[in-house]
Amino acid sequence: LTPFDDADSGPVLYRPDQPQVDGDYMVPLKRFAPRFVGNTGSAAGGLSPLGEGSKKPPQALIIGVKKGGTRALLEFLRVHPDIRAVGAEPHFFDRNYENGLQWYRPVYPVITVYPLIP
Ligand SMILES: Nc1ncnc2c1ncn2[C@@H]1O[C@H](COP(=O)(O)OS(=O)(=O)O)[C@@H](OP(=O)(O)O)[C@H]1O
Repeated sequence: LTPFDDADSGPVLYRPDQPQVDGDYMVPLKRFAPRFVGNTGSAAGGLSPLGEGSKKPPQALIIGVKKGGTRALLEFLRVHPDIRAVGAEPHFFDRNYENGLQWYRPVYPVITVYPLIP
């Protein structure tokens, strides 16, 4: 297990009829074009014809100093269709670490997997 494996709770289900509060942003699922983003390897996070998604611990973190351009890097990465990113910077490790994963989990971006139509 890596420090970001969230094995104790498993994936957090997300339903498109419930808007996601993602940092300072409300992010409706339809913002993203449906496409194949890879098998997440779990039943709850796998293919779903209902368009459900799941929240996963981050696979990458952006670390930077103030005014170092981290926001620009995040926005550039967000353009990629296979990347899901948080809206506002969560500042988990420097400001909210004491709040634990209970605080961090709802901040995870929603991962949605759609079948690839041949
Ligand atoms: N490519 C590139 N080249 C030069 N400068 C750049 C670049 N990308 C972002 N920026 C400037 O970085 C500043 C924002 O940094 P951060 O995203 O780290 O912001 S913050 O510290 O979290 O507020 C912010 O500077 P200011 O405009 O002076 O505030 C951005 O203009």
